[in-house]
Amino acid sequence: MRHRHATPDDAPGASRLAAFLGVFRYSHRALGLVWRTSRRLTLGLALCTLVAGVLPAVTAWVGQLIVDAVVAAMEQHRAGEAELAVLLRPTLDYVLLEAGVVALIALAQRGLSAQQSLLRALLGHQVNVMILEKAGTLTLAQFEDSEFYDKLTRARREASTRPLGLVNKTFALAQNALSLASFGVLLVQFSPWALLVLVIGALPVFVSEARFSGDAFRLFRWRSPQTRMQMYLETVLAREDSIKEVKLFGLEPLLLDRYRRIFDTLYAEDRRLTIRRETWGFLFGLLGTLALYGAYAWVVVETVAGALTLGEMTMYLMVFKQGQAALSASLTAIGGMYEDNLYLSNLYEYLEQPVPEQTGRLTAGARPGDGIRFEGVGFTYPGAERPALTGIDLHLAPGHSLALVGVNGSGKTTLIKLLTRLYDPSEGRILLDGSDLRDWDLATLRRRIGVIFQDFVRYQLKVGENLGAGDVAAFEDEQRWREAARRGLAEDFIDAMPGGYHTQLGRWFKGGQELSGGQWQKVALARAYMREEADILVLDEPTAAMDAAAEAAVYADFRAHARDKMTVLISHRFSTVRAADQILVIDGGRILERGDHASLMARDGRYARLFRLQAEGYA
Ligand SMILES: Nc1ncnc2c1ncn2[C@@H]1O[C@H](COP(=O)(O)OP(=O)(O)OP(=O)(O)O)[C@@H](O)[C@H]1O
Repeated sequence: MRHRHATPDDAPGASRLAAFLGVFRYSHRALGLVWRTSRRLTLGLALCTLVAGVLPAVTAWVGQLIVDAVVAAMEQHRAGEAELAVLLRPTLDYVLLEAGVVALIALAQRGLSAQQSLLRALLGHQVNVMILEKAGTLTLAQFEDSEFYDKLTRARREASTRPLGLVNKTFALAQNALSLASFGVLLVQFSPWALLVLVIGALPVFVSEARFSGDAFRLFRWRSPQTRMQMYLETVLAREDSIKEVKLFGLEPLLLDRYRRIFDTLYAEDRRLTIRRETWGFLFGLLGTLALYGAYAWVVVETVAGALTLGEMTMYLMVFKQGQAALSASLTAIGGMYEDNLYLSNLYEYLEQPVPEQTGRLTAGARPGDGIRFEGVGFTYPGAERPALTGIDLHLAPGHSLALVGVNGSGKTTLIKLLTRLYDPSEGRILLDGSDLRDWDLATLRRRIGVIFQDFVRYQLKVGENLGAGDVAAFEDEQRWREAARRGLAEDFIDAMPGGYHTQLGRWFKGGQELSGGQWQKVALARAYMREEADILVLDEPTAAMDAAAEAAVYADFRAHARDKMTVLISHRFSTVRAADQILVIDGGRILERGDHASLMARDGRYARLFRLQAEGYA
């Protein structure tokens, strides 16, 4: 259950306090965040906090005035000094004053809760936007790193509510501290010792609160892989894209059982912690109560002995009661702040995740027209033992086509990921127009590449927007949608849809239409054609789900339009591959054979064997 964060438990002796205070380091950042979210609301909160903090002491003080005035009036009335109505006047004025003060407190408290709920909405949104903006700057490798993914999940799950929680508690603490200070002013007149007794009585609860909050946090961090598995199982069991298979294979009971078992483990830990936390909280709380009633008895004794007036006694008793309540509220707030800070450390850990700096600025290469070159390129996935690619050399000039063939897992898609700079090579270099990809401005580079991956995204948006996604500048350009759809062979079925290009796709939203696998592929192909500026077209098995006629048409069009472009094609269908100028047979991350169809057939190696195998299959 260890983790990298300094907590009170990790620190040796003297630095324990420093470590403990260290966990409050995010408080000012949370405050800054709230302040930037809405200055007006933050100021409003501060004002209401001030009013709600000071006024309780005023009510206690007015309470004293009332009782003393009543006692005085009773004595005067008994002595027949004045009319009852006249005698009652000051008392009733005080009662009126008290009512006014109480009304003001109620107003301040309403103001607090109203402003808090507005801030909660604004802040939740703000933090989510920050999380998503950051996600946009991260690399693919970071997303594929499970530990990093945990950070993201934790940040999203908890942290959007925590900053306001922290600020609310900070304000609650300030409010209660103000009340306490004002009670203190009243109480010190009775005895400074009384004040001390109350504070000492409440300290143990605080210490145990802080301790258990730390435990809860460690538990939360430690179990995040399990929580992630739970979330994943929820998705598999309740999402339309997986439910088909889950049903047919009858996986529900098995997955649900796994889901339950994770819950049971987590629940058992929670239960243990909750019981310990509440038991110790109760025991230490008793100490505080004892201190309060000790002081209570003391005040009663002093009153009977004649050292205090009845009014003063009423006031002190109220001060004790409210003071104790304010004290334990402050302590709970501090305990909660400790917890919120720990959770917030998650958020900032995620937000501060270093992003590799993009230093490339080139918008044109050193040798324009040279095309793509791989020089001794090797690549190993982070954490993988064996390289996915080794010693790849190739040259693809404008106007030429390259096809990659190889068994599953041989490294074809990886090569595309390197070409599109989703990853950088671990060895060697990749040049475009004579300049290293790493020196290119990333946006310029990406504009030059149109790519469809095997696992292209099926956006649950309008069908037109699904095409527009290929070129953000033309995201809503209906004319361009139509052109791209024509080239991707998607035109016919889109025209036949009820809302044409404005038909909603997918099942997530009302009225959404589902497409067939091949239709989706045509949409993805059309999306790649949206990239007008692209002179490098990469198709990773783009037609696997299409019927034979569609596939033939796609390639005829593709060849016609790609005359001056560089094209890279991955396919397991040799009938498609054979037309490429250059064919690379990849095996275990290395180039096994290369050449055009005729030379590879003449060589009579792996390519020729596989080609004949497929040809026999069709015969
Ligand atoms: N994100 C990743 N992290 C770690 N290893 C990966 C990752 N993606 C792929 N690999 C591994 O790298 C190797 C090459 O995978 P790649 O996806 O490039 O194969 P492919 O030739 O495109 O296969 P297919 O024909 O099945 O699409 C495989 O052994 C695979 O397990």
